[in-house]
Amino acid sequence: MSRKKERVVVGMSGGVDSSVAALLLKEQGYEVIGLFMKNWDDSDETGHCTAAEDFEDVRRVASHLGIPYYSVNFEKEYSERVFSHFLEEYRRGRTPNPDILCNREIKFGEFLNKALQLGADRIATGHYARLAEEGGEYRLLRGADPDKDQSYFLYALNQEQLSKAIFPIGHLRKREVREIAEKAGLPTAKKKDSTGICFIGERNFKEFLSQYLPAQPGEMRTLSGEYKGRHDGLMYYTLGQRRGLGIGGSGTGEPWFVVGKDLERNILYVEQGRDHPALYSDGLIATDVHWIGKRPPESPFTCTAKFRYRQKDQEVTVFPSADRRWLVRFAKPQWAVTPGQSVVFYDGEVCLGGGIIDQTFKGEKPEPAKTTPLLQESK
Ligand SMILES: Nc1ncnc2c1ncn2[C@@H]1O[C@H](COP(=O)(O)OP(=O)(O)OP(=O)(O)O)[C@@H](O)[C@H]1O
Repeated sequence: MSRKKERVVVGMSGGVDSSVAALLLKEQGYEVIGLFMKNWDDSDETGHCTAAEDFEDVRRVASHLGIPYYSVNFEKEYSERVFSHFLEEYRRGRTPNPDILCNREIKFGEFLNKALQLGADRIATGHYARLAEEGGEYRLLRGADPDKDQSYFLYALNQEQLSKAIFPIGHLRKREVREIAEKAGLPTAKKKDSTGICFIGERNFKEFLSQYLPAQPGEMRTLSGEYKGRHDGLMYYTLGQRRGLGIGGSGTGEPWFVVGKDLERNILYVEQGRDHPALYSDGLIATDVHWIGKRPPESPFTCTAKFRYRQKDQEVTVFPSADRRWLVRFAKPQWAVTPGQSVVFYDGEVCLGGGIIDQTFKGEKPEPAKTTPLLQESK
């Protein structure tokens, strides 16, 4: 008696990674269905629309593989559950990471539900990450390609979501993925990787943000109060930013960097030199912390962490706190750890979970009485 094939709905973006994910699943004997999501209306004045081109690539790949394919529209859900939060964070002067929320709410939320409605047993994506299961507990592992590992963006997924996920290319390197695509003659084999804001794409960031949030220009000052010029609106700047400040040459001659923001007084703080002490912190407070395992790790504990996607792991010690704010102390001072970004924890290959960086501090722990612009309590 033949076993009923497991039905897998693959998130197909029209890119090479998800094309190869679909191909590999088909070769492994799954019943594969392609599903394309449209989460943003990106048509311009001329009617040009990248999403339409991407969907055309999905059609070509699905036809090549002989699998059915559909399209689904989550523009409303994306706007309400991801984009509104993204704007709110910028409004608070922080630098959010929409991909993380998009994975939890859309790709492994709305998309997963839709796939289950289509009778899927599981969903698959072309993420560079791996999964392991032991005794009914799922673990998220880094992708095998250290340059492409995307576990950082997936730390907010829970056991239920991981139990329904397959990452068919997580054990491969990008180079191998392209080779497989070329050998199989996939029309997307040479397509370049997508860039820009999650689902919104490559934009002139200032122009884009100013359509949604009113910009409030203000003063740029050094931490000691020296006036250095005007800024275009705090939301346009992020900690450690060097470009676009429009000041140079003066003082030591070294370049200027954003070292803090005072939201109440609308001041952007700048200092000279990449290694200025104001850019370094000794620890952070994380909120919205999520642990992937069934039980949160016993703390305090030592592990490694990344404070931004493109960063080597750093050693940290994690302390719980009663009000669900976790204190993370760095083994050595860290450069430009930025509120709104995520801190993601690892034990070797295993992604333990992560949280949102709410504030950073110098010394042993935050000292509320002695706040500096970098240490501002969020509202
Ligand atoms: N518009 C979309 N519709 C369906 N699934 C999507 C879409 N965009 C992304 N995904 C899924 O999420 C995965 C990771 O998205 P990301 O944007 O990081 O992809 P990528 O590295 O550009 O991959 P790809 O080469 O497949 O586009 C994709 O491989 C795909 O499975």
